[in-house]
Amino acid sequence: MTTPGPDLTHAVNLADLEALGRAALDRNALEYYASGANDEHTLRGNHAAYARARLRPRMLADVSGVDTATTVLGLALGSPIGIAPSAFHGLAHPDAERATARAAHARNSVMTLSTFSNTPIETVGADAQGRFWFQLYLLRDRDLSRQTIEQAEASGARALVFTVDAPYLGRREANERHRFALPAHLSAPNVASRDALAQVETDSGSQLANYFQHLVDKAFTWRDLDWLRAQTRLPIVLKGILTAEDAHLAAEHGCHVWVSNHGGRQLDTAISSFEALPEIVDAVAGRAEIYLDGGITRGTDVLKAVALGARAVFLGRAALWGLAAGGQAGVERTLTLLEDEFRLAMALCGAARVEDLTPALVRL
Ligand SMILES: Cc1cc2nc3c(=O)[nH]c(=O)nc-3n(C[C@H](O)[C@H](O)[C@H](O)COP(=O)(O)O)c2cc1C
Ligand SMILES: O=C(O)C(=O)c1ccccc1
Repeated sequence: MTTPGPDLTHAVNLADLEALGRAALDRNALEYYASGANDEHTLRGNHAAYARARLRPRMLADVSGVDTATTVLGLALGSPIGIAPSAFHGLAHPDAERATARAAHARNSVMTLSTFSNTPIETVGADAQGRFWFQLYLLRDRDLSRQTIEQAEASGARALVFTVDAPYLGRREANERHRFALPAHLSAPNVASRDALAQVETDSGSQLANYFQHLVDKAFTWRDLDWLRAQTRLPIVLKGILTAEDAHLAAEHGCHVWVSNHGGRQLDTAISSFEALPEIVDAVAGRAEIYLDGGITRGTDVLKAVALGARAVFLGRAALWGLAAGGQAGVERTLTLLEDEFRLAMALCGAARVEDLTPALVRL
């Protein structure tokens, strides 16, 4: 582990790291990271759901040794905490995705690399040393998507995470108001040249929303999953599932399920991911692994999600705040603090192993 700077060691929780991260960002980047769609009901709902759910801890369970280890798709993790895909880590830190990847590797975690990274896949793959999944936005240019999938495989990705909740970007109104734009020194090497980006209309609203709309495929359906299946031997995870109906379809199509509302950035007033989890666990009925993201900032959040059937949880903004606060060391600090909180929460719930976390621990 890299040695955290003085500010980072003074951060005793993820809220402290968030404050440090926010302070390091300009308005353009901060509004991009922090925003949710429209009135941000879902953004707040993701957090509120954890505060409402209460624990039913068990006593006298011998917690002299607590083991937080688990696996995702056969990959051993130090704890059930991974990093969700987010675009443009170069907005947070000059080391961009390389810092995040090195932190995931150093902490025995797993990073999900966004299609819209500022760093080429092969560079991130080398830094992550196998501790990465690749997140796919399917482009209208299917050939380019096919090449990207091949590159991800060749770079050591262990899964393909296909994001299904964003045929269009939700309206993050601060980004519209202040015309969010990717700074000139950053590019998105997996999707298009800077030239293509420059051609996208920027006179009105968020450059990002226009750019995204121009690139991604909006016509994809369940039937087209066979096409995706034929492109890769990697496990496929569908990210953005919020209902039992879609979870059932995902499992029928041989996919794993990532419960998410995109951090409240897509459909405002969509159900919180944590509230959606129980019906999804029922519908999947053990046929696939289930992951969850959205609003995770405390060890007890991790514990509740895992107790109710998530194999692992993933950090979106929390990882970005750490990255902005201190690059690789900042992301490591985020992961370490949360893992330590999770371990203590397990002990105080009378759970010595992750398998001991069961739904009986949670009163919804
Ligand atoms: C700044 C930002 C960029 C994101 N970019 C992507 C992306 O490129 N692909 C994707 O599937 N999800 C993306 N997401 C959604 C995250 O993967 C994740 O679902 C969400 O952030 C989880 O909520 P949290 O931020 O409360 O942890 C992004 C989220 C944020 C905050
Ligand atoms: O901002 C996002 O939530 C997101 O998913 C995204 C990714 C790439 C480009 C634009 C938006």
